[in-house]
Amino acid sequence: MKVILYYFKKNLRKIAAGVFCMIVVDLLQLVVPQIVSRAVDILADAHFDRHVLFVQCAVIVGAGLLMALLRSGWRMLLMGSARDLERGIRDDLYAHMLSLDTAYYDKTRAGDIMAHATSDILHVRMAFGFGIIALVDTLLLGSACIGIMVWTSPKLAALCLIPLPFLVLVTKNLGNRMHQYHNTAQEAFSALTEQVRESFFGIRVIKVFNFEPQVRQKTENSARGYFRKNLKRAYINALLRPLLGLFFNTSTLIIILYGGGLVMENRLSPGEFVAFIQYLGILAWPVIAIGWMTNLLQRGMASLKRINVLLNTRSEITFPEDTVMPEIVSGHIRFEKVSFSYDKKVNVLSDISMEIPAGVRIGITGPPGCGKTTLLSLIPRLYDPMTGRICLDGKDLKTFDPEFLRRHISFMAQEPFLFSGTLEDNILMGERFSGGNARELLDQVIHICALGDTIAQMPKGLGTLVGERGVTLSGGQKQRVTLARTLVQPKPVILLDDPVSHLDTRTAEGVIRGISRMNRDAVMVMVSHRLSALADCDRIYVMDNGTITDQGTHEQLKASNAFYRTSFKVQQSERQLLGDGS
Ligand SMILES: Nc1ncnc2c1ncn2[C@@H]1O[C@H](COP(=O)(O)OP(=O)(O)OP(=O)(O)O)[C@@H](O)[C@H]1O
Repeated sequence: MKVILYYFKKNLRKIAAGVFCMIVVDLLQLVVPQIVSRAVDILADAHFDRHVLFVQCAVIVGAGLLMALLRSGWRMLLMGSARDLERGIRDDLYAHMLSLDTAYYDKTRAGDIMAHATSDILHVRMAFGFGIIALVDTLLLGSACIGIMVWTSPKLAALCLIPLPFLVLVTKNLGNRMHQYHNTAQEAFSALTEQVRESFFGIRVIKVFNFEPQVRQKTENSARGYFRKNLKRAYINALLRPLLGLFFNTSTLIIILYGGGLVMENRLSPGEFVAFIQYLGILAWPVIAIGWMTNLLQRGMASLKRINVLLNTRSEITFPEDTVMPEIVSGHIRFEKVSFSYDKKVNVLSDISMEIPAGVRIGITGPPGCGKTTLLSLIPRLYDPMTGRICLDGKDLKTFDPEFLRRHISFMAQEPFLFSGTLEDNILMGERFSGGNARELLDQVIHICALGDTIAQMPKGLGTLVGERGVTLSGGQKQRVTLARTLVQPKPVILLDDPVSHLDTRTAEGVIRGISRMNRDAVMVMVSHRLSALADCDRIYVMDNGTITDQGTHEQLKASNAFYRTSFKVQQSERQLLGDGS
């Protein structure tokens, strides 16, 4: 509720002006039947004055024009405030979601967040915007109409209002059902969109495995589900409108039957009779609005609750108020008896202790799934250890401001991920060149990552668009672009997770040679299955099943570690078989 109050206060002037315009429009709406009533009574008089009639008509036209003007005024003011609330909640929510840690995204589906973020924000906006409108109209227009009708003829008013409570009930119940069907139709539409998106995304797999009939069937089922849900919504809609018409026409019939009698008995003037029908017409909207408004408010409150749950979700990664931000970071990293588990049950890392002095190059290897990536992810605090601690320059990582920490760490993930944009956007990630040798550094990184030829072949060089997730690049090209992104900003800690896995041996060796020559002061931790890539590292750790089982230089491990020696021999034989030379 706090968020609503904030935007209510922020837009108070606009809302007040909008409500004022609405009140004037409502009052004008109430005046028009009185003018019509007078005009009808003038007409009913055999000696009516044409001039007076023209004046009445001119007043009605004037009131109509003023109403049109003020109506667009309040729409702009109130809808504008509701849109501002929507924008604000969306911004807050997105900023909050970005602040959540990776553990949250491990257990939450992006599709669910998207669905909540879109439909829930819409419901809150509707409740806020239309809620105000429906409230003003129900209170002012509804009670004024009923008051005038009762004042004109209490008995006629009582009789013709009998069907109206049913109108409220029908609007509320069918409106509720229509909303439920709308939601299920939306879910079915999301499922259909996701199904189509996935099939286009995986089109190559679908084609080579001849999966077309299966995916067509699956998409057809999703489309049929969407069709059925929409049909239910259409049925309710088809029922709602005629029912509203039925109740409204029943009231009109009562006015004609009973009110007509009153006119004949001269207890009601023809003008009052016509005005009565007009007031009933005006009353229809506030009556429908009662049912509609309660639905809107219920839905809006439920959505607001869900948004609040998201906004109150806290990261497991926390940091103290007075975070550490030293002027110089040398990059000295120490793991002290670190254990970690994703599910808080089974340890993925156990009792890891490791000393990485500043400027040292470390290699990590081990069988698939032994915990290498997990170990690397703990350094920029994508996750925190369950027990033990990791220190940077002697201080626990948890005492650093996370943004400051990550500003001093370059991290290359195992899966190359490119954003849709240009090559340059993907390498620089919005960072602008600063300093005289920045361009030189970019050229050097392009050279090290063997991207020179790739860029030269691109129609617009570095300015070439790479398509969604870099679809226009090969796997190896994508990996080299992400490597360039990691190396282009000189940082004291460089973490590389299998940086040359998609490259052929010769290119990989060139890239590794280039990496080891650049930025010699930085700490570099490189995970790799390819042992020749680790040959130049000052120390190599061998992992198995979440623990460090051995350590040494390339030569030492070749001599003393069975896993290392066997893996190296296999890789050497493969290399010779592929004719890469030794
Ligand atoms: N986000 C996650 N949630 C739960 N379990 C995970 C997650 N990421 C990895 N794991 C599990 O943790 C273990 C270690 O995974 P990790 O990716 O660290 O291994 P790795 O040594 O880098 O493997 P590879 O050499 O294949 O890249 C594996 O058993 C894996 O299934």
